[in-house]
Formats: sequence, C-alpha cells, structure tokens
Amino acid sequence: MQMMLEVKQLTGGYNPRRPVLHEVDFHVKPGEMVGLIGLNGAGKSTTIKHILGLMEPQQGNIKIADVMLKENSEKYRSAFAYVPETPILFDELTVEEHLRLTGMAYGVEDKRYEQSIVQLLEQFQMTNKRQSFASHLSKGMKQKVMIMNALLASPELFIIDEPFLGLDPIGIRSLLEQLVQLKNDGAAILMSSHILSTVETYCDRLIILHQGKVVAQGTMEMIRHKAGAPFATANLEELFYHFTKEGAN
Ligand SMILES: Nc1ncnc2c1ncn2[C@@H]1O[C@H](COP(=O)(O)OP(=O)(O)OP(=O)(O)O)[C@@H](O)[C@H]1O
Repeated sequence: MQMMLEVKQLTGGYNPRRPVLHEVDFHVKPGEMVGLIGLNGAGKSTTIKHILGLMEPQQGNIKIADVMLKENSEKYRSAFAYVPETPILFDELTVEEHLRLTGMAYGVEDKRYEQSIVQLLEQFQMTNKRQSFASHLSKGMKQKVMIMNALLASPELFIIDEPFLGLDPIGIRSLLEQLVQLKNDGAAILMSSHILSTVETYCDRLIILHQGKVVAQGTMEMIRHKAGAPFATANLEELFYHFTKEGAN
C-alpha cells in the first residue's frame, strides 16, 4: 500500500551541531491513525515542524503523497491539513469566513461546502457562533474552528497536535467520531497527544519518541512484545513509562 506520510532517518533540530531528532523513522498509511507520543521535550513538535516543511532536515527526508516538499511543493502541501496545539485564527474574520476561506483554498465544491459546514457547526455545537468574530470566541471554540477547517478541507492526511486539551467532552467526542469516520474512508491521521488512554483506544499504531529517538513503534501488541514478558498485558501508560524512564535506551 502507498505510504501517505514517510519520515525516513530524519535527523533535525534548531542547531546543526546539536540535533534534537536522531534518525527518526516512521510512516502513516491511508486508513490508519497513528499516535505520536513522548514526554515534554521528546521532539514531537519538532518532528511535526519538519513534516510541515517549517524546518529543513539535517539528514534523511520526508515524503507526503510520495513527494518531498522540494520536489513538488504544491502536491506536498495540498495533501495535508494541520491542526496546531494553539489555535491560529484571524481575529477580524468570523467563524464562517474562516470556513469559506478554507473551502476556497482547498477547492471544496459549493454544494459539499454548504452541507459540510451545517453538519460541522452542529456537531461541534458552534451553529450559534457562525457569525462571531474569532476574537470573541473562547479558547476551546477557537480550537473547534481549527478542527472544522481541517475537516472541511478533507485532505488525504491529517496532522493533529494535542487536539483534546482545550475541548469540552462533547467536542472531544465529536472530533474522535469524525476522525474514525475519516480513517474508515481512507484518510491517514498522525496525532500527537499526552492523553494516553485515548491514544491507546483510537490509534492503530503508536510511535514512542524519547530524547529525539523512536524507542518503540507499532501496534500495542508489537510494543508489548518489545518491552518483554513482564509487559504481556500492559496498557499504554505502563509501556510508555517503561520506554521513557530515565536511561531507558
Ligand atoms: N524554537 C526552539 N529553539 C531551540 N530549541 C527548541 C525550540 N523548540 C524546541 N526546542 C527544543 O527541542 C527539544 C524538543 O522540543 P519539542 O517542542 O519538539 O518537544 P515536544 O515533544 O513537542 O514537547 P511537549 O510535549 O512539551 O510539547 C527540546 O529540548 C526543546 O527545548
């Protein structure tokens, strides 16, 4: 099966003499939700910045939809939508204007646009905020606008950074339902989160980053196997602790 996202032997960071990431290697296929987890400072956001093309790999390469950014930036960029941890909106635009902009940027047809935004606004309990300016929204509502924009764009790959923090329980459930639907329809999803129970329940595979290295990856079964016999029935939190405790690797 074609890889939607391929990160190959990625070494990178903010200073060429002191890389933050060391030969990070993983992929996400269509129809898969993959969780990227690690302690504070493990390198999750740095990995995501490289994938977004905001940072240049020092070694290795990244492909989205089979192309590197430098080979075909339009194909690379239009294949994914990114939901950042901290919402980034235009204060002077309304919720609907944000959605309209996304619809235009991703070429969403008028008919699908109308149907989608009515559904999204309802699912995320934002119908009565349709005409509100972004500056008048709460933090969680801003996060919902970012998520609705990504869902409206409906790309082949979603990159979602710590999506649950600002959301209320209904928002979390709506997001998870939508992600499962998208995945079942063939989308690839890379999600970074500290909420391990949710990651364990929803992700098909996991990548555990520790001090800029992948210390374990695969299905829960594969990660349990790697941890050894005492972890045969361990949950993700126990496995996470095992692989990220001081000096684990
Ligand atoms: N702008 C920056 N300049 C220099 N170093 C940075 C910068 N941003 C992050 N770092 C360093 O890179 C390392 C990885 O940080 P990163 O933000 O990728 O971690 P993270 O896994 O996303 O953590 P968290 O769970 O806290 O969000 C840390 O040592 C951090 O200090």
